[in-house]
Amino acid sequence: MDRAVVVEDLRRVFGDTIAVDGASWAAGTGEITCVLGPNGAGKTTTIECLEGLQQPDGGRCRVLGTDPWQASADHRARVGVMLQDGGLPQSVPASRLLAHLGRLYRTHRGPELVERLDITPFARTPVRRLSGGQRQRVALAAALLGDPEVAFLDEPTAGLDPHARLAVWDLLRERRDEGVALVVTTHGFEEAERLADRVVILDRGRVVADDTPAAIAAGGRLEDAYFALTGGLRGS
Ligand SMILES: Nc1ncnc2c1ncn2[C@@H]1O[C@H](COP(=O)(O)OP(=O)(O)OP(=O)(O)O)[C@@H](O)[C@H]1O
Repeated sequence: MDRAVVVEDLRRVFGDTIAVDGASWAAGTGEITCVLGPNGAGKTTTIECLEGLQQPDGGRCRVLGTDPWQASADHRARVGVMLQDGGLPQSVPASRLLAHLGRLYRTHRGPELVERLDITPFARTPVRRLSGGQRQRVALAAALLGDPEVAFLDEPTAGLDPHARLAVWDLLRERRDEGVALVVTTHGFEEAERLADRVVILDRGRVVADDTPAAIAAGGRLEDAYFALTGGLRGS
C-alpha cells in the first residue's frame, strides 16, 4: 500500500479528556478508508490533526509525506477537506462559491461536480437557505473541486437522501479509481461495507480494528463486529 496518510501513536488531549490515545493507522493511495467509531471516539479530532487544523500533543501525522501542522499552501492545495459542519460561506450561492474555487484551483471540473451532485436546482440560493443535505452536497463539491490527491471527508453522506447518497458513493469510487486517497468518517455500516477498501474503528481514542470490511466482519456483519469491538451504547 502506498501510504498517503500516516497516523503514528497520535495523542490529543483536552484537559481531562483524552480524545486520541496513541492511535496508529494509515490510508493508501487509490483507496477509500472509512473511519468509524462511537460519538466522542476521536474521529473528528484525528481528521482535524490530519488537515493541519489541530496540533497533536504526541505522536505524528503525515499527509503525502508532510507534517500537516507545518504544511505550506502548496501542500494544502493537494488536499481536499470537507468539515463536519460544512464550513461554507453562508451568504454566497453555490454557483458563485464553486466558480470562485474553480478559478482559484484553475480547474474546469465544477460543472461536472454540479451535475453529478445535482446542485443546479439550488445553485443560486444562498448557502444559509439550503437544506442540510443540499449544503452537504455543496461542501463535498468544494472539497473535490481542486482535484486533490488526498481528501478528508467528515460524514459526507450524513443526512443525504438515498439518491444523493448513491451519487456520492459513485463519485467517491471514481475518484478512488483515479488514485485519490479518500478518508471518510461515517456512522453508516452499509456505507463502510459498500464503499470502504479499509475500515479503521476507533473507540475512546484507540484503534480497535484496522482491516478490510470483510476481514473485520469475519463472515458475519460489520455491524455485529463493531458492537463487539466498541462495547455497545455508552453515555459518552
Ligand atoms: N476543543 C475541544 N475541547 C474539549 N474537548 C474536546 C474538544 N474537541 C473534542 N473534544 C472531546 O474529545 C472527544 C473526541 O471528540 P471527537 O469530536 O473527535 O469525536 P468524534 O469521534 O468525531 O465524535 P462524533 O461521532 O460525535 O462526531 C470527545 O470527548 C469531545 O468531547
